[in-house]
Amino acid sequence: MTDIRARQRKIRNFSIIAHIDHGKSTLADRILEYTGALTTREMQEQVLDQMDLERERGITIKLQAVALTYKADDGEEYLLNLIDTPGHVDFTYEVSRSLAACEGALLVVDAAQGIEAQTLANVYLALDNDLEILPVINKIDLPSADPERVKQEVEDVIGLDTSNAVLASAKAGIGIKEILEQVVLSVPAPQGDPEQPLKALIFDSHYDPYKGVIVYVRVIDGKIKSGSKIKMMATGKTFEVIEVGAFKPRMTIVDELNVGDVGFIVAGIRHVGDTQVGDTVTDAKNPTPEPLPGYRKINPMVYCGLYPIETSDYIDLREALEKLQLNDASLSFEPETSSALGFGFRCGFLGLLHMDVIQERIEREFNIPLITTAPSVIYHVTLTNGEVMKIDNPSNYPEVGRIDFVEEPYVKASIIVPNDYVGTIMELCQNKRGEYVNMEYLDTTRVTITYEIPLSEIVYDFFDQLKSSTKGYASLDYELSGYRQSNLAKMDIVLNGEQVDALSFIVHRDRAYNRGRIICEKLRELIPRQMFEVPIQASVGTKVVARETVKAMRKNVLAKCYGGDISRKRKLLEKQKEGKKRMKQVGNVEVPQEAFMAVLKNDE
Ligand SMILES: Nc1nc2c(ncn2[C@@H]2O[C@H](COP(=O)(O)OP(=O)(O)OP(=O)(O)O)[C@@H](O)[C@H]2O)c(=O)[nH]1
Repeated sequence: MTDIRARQRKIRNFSIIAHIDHGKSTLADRILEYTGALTTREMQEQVLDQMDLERERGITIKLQAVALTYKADDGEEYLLNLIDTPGHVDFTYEVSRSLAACEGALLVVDAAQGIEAQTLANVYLALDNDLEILPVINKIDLPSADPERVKQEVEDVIGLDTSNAVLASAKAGIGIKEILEQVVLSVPAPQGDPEQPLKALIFDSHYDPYKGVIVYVRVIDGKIKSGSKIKMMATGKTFEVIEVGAFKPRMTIVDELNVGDVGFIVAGIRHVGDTQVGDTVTDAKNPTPEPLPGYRKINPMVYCGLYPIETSDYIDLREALEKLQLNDASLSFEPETSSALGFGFRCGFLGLLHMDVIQERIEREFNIPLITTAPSVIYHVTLTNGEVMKIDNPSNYPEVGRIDFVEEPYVKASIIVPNDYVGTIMELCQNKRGEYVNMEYLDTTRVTITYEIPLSEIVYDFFDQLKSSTKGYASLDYELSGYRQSNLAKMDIVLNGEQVDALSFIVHRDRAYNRGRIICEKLRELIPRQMFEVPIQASVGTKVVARETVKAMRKNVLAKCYGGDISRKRKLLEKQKEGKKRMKQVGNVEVPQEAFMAVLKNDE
């Protein structure tokens, strides 16, 4: 026991939190390199971001853990468990998951940009979890860096003492040793009791086709080893442990996991539903009396329909979604049918980026070409008979005569921006039906502006507009603030006399006319000419608010080849086929994927 206690005193569990692009992944790489977890040659760029897609987009989505050994200046060897966190606003939930497994967090702030919206959001999460926060001012190598100003900002705005803040450059490898020394000195060792019954927090899991569900845990009390009988407290399921291991950074089998350890368990778990992230693992024979508090259940914010372009891909699409869900509990899906698109799935996501990532993974990893419909939020529709319907698909919107009132979700959006852009931001928020809450000065040059805005407006193109109207200087964070009554209506689109359910969307009545006009114009541009004229109409109820026409095609593409050159003909046909991949036959009109997203582009 004394060995275990001595070992426990030398464990440090920490995360890195930062606003997107402030250098979190680069710093993690440097730390891995410095502690020799990977040699430079072995080291792929940014190992913690394992998925290709993450690497391409340069963002972190899935959290990962890594166990490092570090010999500190005091001559002792420490075990540092670094748990990675995602940086994008869509994934705040996953940040809080990883933080619950830690005692400390490095707060990385860009020395040129200073505090941004997610810096604050992440600090609040870390404080909620009682973590020791160590500020790191990164990118001091940049000519525009002003570390002293940023330190002052961290003191003034967050109230953290920055006298020990490390000035670092993850890129140039400056300050890495100082950071590790700070972790050893300031992050508390895990507190648990090795003699108590096993109590471990599940902070993530993934599915392995051979081993079943692999559960990532942080041991709070007791220990776990192969042969142990364990029980998942929320589901009541019991299993026999086959293997336990650590992330070094490759998954490596170890004899046992003790208090404070971060590692994984293999226990022949076949069903992902048997292990919930946030659940407590305990000893089946000698269970702990109280489970850990766990996590707040996350609900998707944005829904869209995913339809295979080839009807025969439907079963494969379901399997792909099931597999993705194993690693991503925040993804939800259920079958739906559309008269325009056939059989598909209604899927729920944390936000637009999450939606994009899932869609791309299905197309890339599972090779299933998709049509996605425009994202929608959940509307609460109270009927005249008092019944409340939750509508995540505009095509299920009840008839106007049955509706008493409709409510839509609002978010509290905090935008950090240089003073010069205050007017621009206010105009943008007002355009998006936002209601001003307040404005606070961060320092003499920047402000935080808070607005209540309908989530549906944020989901559309708010973020892009925010970035483009402020030359990229604005940063945004938001959280759901509740439902409010709104004057909303369903807009239907009729193509060639046929209503296309997958193109319907919910709109504020004051904007119906404008939106209808814009979407009809967009559709006219996007829908290719057919052999016949295609009228496009937008209507609210029985009232047509806008109309356009796609003119009939004049000549066959092949006519250009004069019947002669076969290879050229084939090339042309192939080109057409390429284009067709993303087309869906709706009635007798070919509609491209972009048309289903046209509603997102509303440059009013
Ligand atoms: N000049 C300079 N650039 C840096 C430094 N650290 C990181 N960068 C660059 O900043 C960009 C963002 O760095 P990342 O490490 O990917 O940022 P991140 O915070 O992990 O971003 P997410 O993973 O999306 O949350 C990259 O282009 C890095 O090369 C630094 O110390 N100096």
